[in-house]
Amino acid sequence: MSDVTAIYYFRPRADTSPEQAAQAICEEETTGTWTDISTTTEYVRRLDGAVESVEPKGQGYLTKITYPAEIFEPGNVPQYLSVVAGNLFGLGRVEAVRLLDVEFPRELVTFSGPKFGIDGVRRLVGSQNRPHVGTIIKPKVGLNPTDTAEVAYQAAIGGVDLIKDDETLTDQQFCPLFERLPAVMARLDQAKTETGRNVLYAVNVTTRADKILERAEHALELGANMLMVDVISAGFSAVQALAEDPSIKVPIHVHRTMHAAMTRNPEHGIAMRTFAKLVRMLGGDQLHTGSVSGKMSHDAEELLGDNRALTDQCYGLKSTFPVSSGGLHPGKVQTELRVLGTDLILQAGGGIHGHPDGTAAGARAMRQAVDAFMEGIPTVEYAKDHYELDRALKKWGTS
Ligand SMILES: O=C(COP(=O)(O)O)[C@H](O)[C@H](O)COP(=O)(O)O
Ligand SMILES: [Mg+2]
Repeated sequence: MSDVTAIYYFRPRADTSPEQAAQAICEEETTGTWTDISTTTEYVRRLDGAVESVEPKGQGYLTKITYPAEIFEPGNVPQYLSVVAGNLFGLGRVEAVRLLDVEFPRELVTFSGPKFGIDGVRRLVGSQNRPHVGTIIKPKVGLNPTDTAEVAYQAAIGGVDLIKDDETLTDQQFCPLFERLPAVMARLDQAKTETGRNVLYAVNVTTRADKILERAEHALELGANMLMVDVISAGFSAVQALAEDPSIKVPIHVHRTMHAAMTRNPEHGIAMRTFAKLVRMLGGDQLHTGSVSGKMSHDAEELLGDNRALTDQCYGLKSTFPVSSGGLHPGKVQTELRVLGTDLILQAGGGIHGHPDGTAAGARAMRQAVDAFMEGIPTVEYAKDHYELDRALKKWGTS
């Protein structure tokens, strides 16, 4: 079996050389500890890791470490994470350390990946190569099932491809999931009769580990055509449990709320790349990776690489649809598409429901902004004969 390769950025403690610090990481995550031990044996030594390189980068260093594949239990992602992203973050000999990327050999990618992927989701919606437009129902909590369904209907007739619950909406008393879901699906059926378009609704089934499959299956019985899960708060196993169960025959939309506690600090934590690779391996059909111009902070180059991790060749796994979201509105569409390409879901909450003429007009404005890009026309130019887009640009501008 080939090794697992991990790349870290780190800053050593003042009394520690970069080589010693990298070696400390490698030993902690393989066969060593902080001192020599009498219990090690010759046959254990084959499981030692190796520091392949240490080179200066910014205020610190980059190191490439290889871990023997044999120390990983195939298929056990929590265990994979305990090795490549485990105790090392607390080591005193490093002041800061960030896992930038990881490569798993084929033998450890024992997963079937997305059931639908980009092409499968496109087939459900009936799109060719244009970006999809999605919306998050806002306000994120508080609406009752009937009003939630009305907002979904307005977004659907306005032209969105995807409607989703927000990450904090699950099954609270003010909007029980099993009342909200049939109400939304009924209004989406009505929209389909009127427009002929199939719109997906990602209902948030995030809950405790031992209940999530049951909740998802109940949602499918009630007509759900997509499921959503908060992968960091629920855990990677939640995506796997849904994706690998044969009863789950709809795409899975993966939200990454809480990720920034680990991904945001450029010196310490876990970069989004590893999460993106794991979500794809485990079967997420769509994943939030961030936006170029939105309300959350991002490094554009990192983001491009994260999206490539979802779409580049990976042991024959289907691609995961990247989701650009957070503070988007029609005036930002051109920038997002120019940088990130058109295999993208553009998602707007406030940027649709905050339109001066309401949700349906907001959805139309987003679709018009996408059409403008696809036709190679500047947004401001296109707005001259597209009323909803013009109204949106007057409210939010183009940056
Ligand atoms: O509800 C929203 C955005 O709402 P709005 O469009 O009103 O800002 C999402 O939770 C964020 O996009 C998450 O961030 P990320 O996509 O970076 O994970
Ligand atoms: Mg949200």
